[in-house]
Amino acid sequence: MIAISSGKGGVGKSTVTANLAVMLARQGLRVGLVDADLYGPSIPGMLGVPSGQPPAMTSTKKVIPTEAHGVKVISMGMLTADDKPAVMRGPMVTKYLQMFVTQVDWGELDVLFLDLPPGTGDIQLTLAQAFPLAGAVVVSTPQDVSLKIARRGLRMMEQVKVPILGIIENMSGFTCPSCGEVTHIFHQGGGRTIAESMGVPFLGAIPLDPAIVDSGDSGEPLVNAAPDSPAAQAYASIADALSVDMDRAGGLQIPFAWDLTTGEGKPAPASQGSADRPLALDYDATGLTIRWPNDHIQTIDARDLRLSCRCASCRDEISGKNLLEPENVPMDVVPTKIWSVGNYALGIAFSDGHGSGIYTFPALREIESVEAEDV
Ligand SMILES: Nc1ncnc2c1ncn2[C@@H]1O[C@H](COP(=O)(O)OP(=O)(O)OP(=O)(O)O)[C@@H](O)[C@H]1O
Repeated sequence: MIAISSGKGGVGKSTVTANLAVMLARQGLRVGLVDADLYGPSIPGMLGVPSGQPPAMTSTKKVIPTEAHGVKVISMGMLTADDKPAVMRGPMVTKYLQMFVTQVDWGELDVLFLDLPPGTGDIQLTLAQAFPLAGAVVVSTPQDVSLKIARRGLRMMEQVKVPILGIIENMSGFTCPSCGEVTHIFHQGGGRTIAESMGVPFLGAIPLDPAIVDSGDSGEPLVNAAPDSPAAQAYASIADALSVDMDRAGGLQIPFAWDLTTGEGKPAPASQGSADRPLALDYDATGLTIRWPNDHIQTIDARDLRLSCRCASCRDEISGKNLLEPENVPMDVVPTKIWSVGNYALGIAFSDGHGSGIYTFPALREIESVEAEDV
């Protein structure tokens, strides 16, 4: 699941999402697209999906997404008429979007794009935390003001531990249709500079091209309407760069809810991933074994895991002091359930009835370093 975000509106985020989704579908990937911009859904228009026609339901009461240009799509724009605004407060937005992800019959997908509403406010923050995102892409235009706001977007994603898959600079230079000369109407190269300064990948630049507007308005994305144009080529090379990044992000398959008493729901292992996300989990009498990238294997004894809980009732939030008395923890305590929390932590419930512990990946790694020091 990949979020496409932008610090501010109108930078071309939805256009980029629609074209990347269609491009990846053309390359044979199974692609879904959630238009998470509930207040201003523009994806249906860009992909030629009629608005105001509620999608069909399966017999199990799941929504069947509309298919357009090889991409499965769901959008608020399909439920409301063009000129009817969705009037709702923030918490309702999150609820609707959770429905769009979990109550839709997506089938097997390789990638699900989430076209986020513009901005870095509460709604974006909640969404970034509510979904198990593999990563986020930030779209910006080359003007300084837009780039500064994009930087804010990057920082927000960093804070909620969503890996940044990269920055895209849109409307970067205008290619004259008659002589081919490139004019940089705005500054140029700012996206790459920000990417370099923040240590995140620069995925590419898309030129300012009137054909993008025409194709978006006609419901036929440019990568289909004019696949040989410089802008379509730019989308194609960004899609390639993104595929590489998607593979690199990898990690344990999320979301999952693993019942250790029955063995059900154990997360499927991954073969590769980024440095701070587990690749596989196992549990036996020796404890919880986590396989991290770079062949690093960590086994944490069940009771040590329980004693390391950092929830508010086990550790004082301000002083960091341990509130949990070891003598109150049974010697034979074991984890009973382990589930994914966003893409940054595990939730763990134990046989002593304690179930509010959230173990972030860095905190799990620290458990081992404490053990190593003790030894
Ligand atoms: N590279 C480009 N060249 C020319 N026009 C573009 C380009 N990218 C996007 N546009 C046009 O800019 C307008 C805004 O694009 P879009 O709706 O994708 O932006 P957005 O960031 O998703 O906006 P919103 O804030 O409404 O979500 C559209 O008319 C679109 O066709």
